[in-house]
Amino acid sequence: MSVATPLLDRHPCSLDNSSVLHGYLLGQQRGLAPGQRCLWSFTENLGKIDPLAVFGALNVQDQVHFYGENPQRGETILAFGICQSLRISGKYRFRLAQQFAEDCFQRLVPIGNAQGRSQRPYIFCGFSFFDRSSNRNPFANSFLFLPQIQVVKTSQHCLLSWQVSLDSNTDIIDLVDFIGAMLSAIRRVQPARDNHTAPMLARAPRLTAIEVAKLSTAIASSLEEIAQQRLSKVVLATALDLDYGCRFNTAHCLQRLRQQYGDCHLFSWGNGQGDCFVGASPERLLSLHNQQLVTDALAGSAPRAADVQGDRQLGQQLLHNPKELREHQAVLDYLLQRLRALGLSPQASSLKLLKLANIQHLWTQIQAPLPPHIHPLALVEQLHPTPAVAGVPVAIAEDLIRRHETFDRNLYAAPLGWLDSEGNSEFIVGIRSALLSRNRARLYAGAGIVAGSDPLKEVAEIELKLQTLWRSLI
Ligand SMILES: C=C(O[C@H]1C=CC=C(C(=O)O)[C@@H]1O)C(=O)O
Repeated sequence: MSVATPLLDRHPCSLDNSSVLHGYLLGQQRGLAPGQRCLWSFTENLGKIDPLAVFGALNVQDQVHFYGENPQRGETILAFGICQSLRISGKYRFRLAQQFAEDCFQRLVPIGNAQGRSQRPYIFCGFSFFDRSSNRNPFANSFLFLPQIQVVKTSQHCLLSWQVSLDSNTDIIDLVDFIGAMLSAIRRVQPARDNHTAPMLARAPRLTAIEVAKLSTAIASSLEEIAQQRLSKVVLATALDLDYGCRFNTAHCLQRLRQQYGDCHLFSWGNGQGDCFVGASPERLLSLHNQQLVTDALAGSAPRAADVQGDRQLGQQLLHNPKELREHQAVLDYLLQRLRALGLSPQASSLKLLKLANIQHLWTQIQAPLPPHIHPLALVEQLHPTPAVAGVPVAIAEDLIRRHETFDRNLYAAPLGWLDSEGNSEFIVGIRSALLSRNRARLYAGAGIVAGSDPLKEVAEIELKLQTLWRSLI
């Protein structure tokens, strides 16, 4: 898939030079027909700035934002402010989202900086787990935005892109002043300090006896349905609400997640009203670069041990445990089948262990070349929700989830990510996550239930997964 990008306007127009920028935008505005709106994307080099330090210094947590760290690609992304956005729900949400993205990319004119660099702007997407859910949720069912400001840091550089939407009514003086002030604030940002280490809650949170009883009942009833062969797998989750006694600082949370789970995909998704959905997800729904697709089958879990030998033993037991292997195989089979249904030829790597700070998983990586006519969002639609977070068959598992879970998943286990105009895309699955609202945190975790699952062990696994976030929150 490649969307036709308008001819690159090679005019290097520095955002730092207000009078040149003002003259340039004014000239462009004069050329607009009445009612016409144009989109430009300007690129600037930021040198060695850490996007997380920008997040903290500019208090991005209260704005609509996406923050993501990708350990495989060594890439950190911060995007905030809205240039264009779309809010949708229902079963056609992925197709409507695709139209929105194509329309934005078609209209967007990229303008490089003085060094001839231009950073492609991304469209950021947050799709809730279910295609319809209550309006009371803090996050829209499906929300896409082309950010006003995007900062992308790789090992080579840190580039900022500023998206400007212009019509004949835009006040260019105000706009240029705002850009100048923001840019100098960003350039002044100092590196973040890494000393936010003290958790306020001394003891790990536990589920209450009532919550454990509810979860055990749901697991037992799922096992009955599995025994009756209505389904072969379901992933049941719980939400744990905690009051931390003071307002969260999302940048500090991300800082600690970075220290503890640097090998995971860190993320924060903000709704602009003070709610942030944050996490350290080990699971990639898709990574798509230069028409090469990578996706992860990740399911089957065991704790880590403090000593090397004990840990290796737990890993070996996990690799040979028939119940854990069944859980994993359900995800692998589903992903391969869904990709083949799109006409792809996926290749699965050998089964491996993915060892994270507090837990280890069974992991198989799947790769496939992707023909250009398949849009990244068509892939998201095809793959979500995988049996790592829903079950097999999907519709029956979803029905069971709705009947047994007492909270709305909203963004938990949902696809979050971005796409660009060249068909590149990254989506993670929003697990090992928490919803932060003022001083309250809702932590989420789930576990796959298959024939042979032991309700007590599944509850213990969920409690272990809940630990991922609570330590990093304050
Ligand atoms: C649903 C979650 O994890 C999934 C991903 C990896 C391993 C899983 C498992 O072993 O059950 C789950 O399928 C969660 O962390 O909330």
